[in-house]
Amino acid sequence: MIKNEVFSIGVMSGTSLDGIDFVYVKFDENNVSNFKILEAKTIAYSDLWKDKLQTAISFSEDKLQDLDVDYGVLLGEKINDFIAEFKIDNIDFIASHGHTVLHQPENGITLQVGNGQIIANLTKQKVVCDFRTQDVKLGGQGAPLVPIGDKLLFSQYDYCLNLGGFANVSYQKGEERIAYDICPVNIVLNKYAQQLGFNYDDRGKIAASGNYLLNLDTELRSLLYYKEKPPKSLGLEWVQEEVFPRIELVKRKPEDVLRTFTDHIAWAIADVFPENAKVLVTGGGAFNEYLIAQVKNKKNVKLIIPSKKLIDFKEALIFAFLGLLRVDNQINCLKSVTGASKDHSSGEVFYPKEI
Ligand SMILES: Nc1ncnc2c1ncn2[C@@H]1O[C@H](COP(=O)(O)OP(=O)(O)OP(=O)(O)O)[C@@H](O)[C@H]1O
Ligand SMILES: CC(=O)N[C@H]1[C@@H]2OC[C@@H](O2)[C@@H](O)[C@@H]1O[C@H](C)C(=O)O
Repeated sequence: MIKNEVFSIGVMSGTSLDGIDFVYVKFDENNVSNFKILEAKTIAYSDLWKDKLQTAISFSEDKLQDLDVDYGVLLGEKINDFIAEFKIDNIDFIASHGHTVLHQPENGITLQVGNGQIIANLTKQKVVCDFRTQDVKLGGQGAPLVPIGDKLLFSQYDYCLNLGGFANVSYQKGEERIAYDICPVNIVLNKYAQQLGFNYDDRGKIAASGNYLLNLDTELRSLLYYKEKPPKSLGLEWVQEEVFPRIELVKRKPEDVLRTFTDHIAWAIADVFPENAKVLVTGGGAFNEYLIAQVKNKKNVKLIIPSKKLIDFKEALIFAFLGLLRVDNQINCLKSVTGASKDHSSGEVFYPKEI
């Protein structure tokens, strides 16, 4: 059989705005789970860009169009820097998620800025982008898109657990992929770590030093969200309305909140898995040793913490893979997780034009 290698650059900008993730990856088209991340890098945002992307939600239509162009130029230039730094000379296509500035699927709106034509012109490469719009047009949520990557690239695991701002999980139930948000994670932990002067609770050390507050945990466990059936998802608004007020009800020491909320997260996560499940854990929360130990205490599960590269770059890798599926006209959006009217192949393809 002829080995069919495909080389792609995946580009992702997540909600936390810590930077743009770039991966250079090789796929074997005869066996896509046989992939290799060849290079990876995160480029931090300047304060100016962070501010622009954070405030874009209130921009006029004209200003959003300008942002789409300017951010496309930024991505194009940074991709060229990435290519030069690692001397990359074999690229079949670039897959760029862009940055989500508007997401109201119930109103038929989702907008990821970072103009694909501009990226194609600047890099002189084929570019796949705009992965979410078609799904929203088909009545879906336009998210999550990662689960098909979990299914096809990481099928050796029973579950894929991501511990970012929120914990989310995806797994196979018969023919269907199931995916949903479990509970808030770093969106809450970071707030209380920051009250103590830290960006985050490194390895969960502060939590480990705090006291467990039974009343608070009991109150949190009674949140109605935990009783809802998937598909379901969480957002910052929900945390602001339902979680922070419960925590703030009585003045508590940040380290006790960290201890209690970390134990709470462990309870919510452990509840998802059957005994002995093989779980791939990614996202920054995979570095929270206290949290990981608490999950293991509560349930006998095999939590597999992969390399730092995979923890940090799994999403960029999967967007490169979504690009590969799009280029091959294969399904890359699953109705079972987004709620769209059908499975479909999503993403716009741009070719370089002379400018
Ligand atoms: N050493 C560590 N110990 C504990 N927590 C950590 C550590 N390193 C990173 N984190 C946590 O992980 C967070 C970053 O994770 P990640 O990049 O997955 O989040 P994200 O991009 O906001 O996620 P998403 O957009 O998927 O919700 C940090 O804000 C921090 O809370
Ligand atoms: C609209 C949008 O950009 N959603 C992101 C966001 O960041 C995390 C969560 O909310 C997830 O739903 C999604 O990204 C991941 C990569 C996804 O689509 O699977």
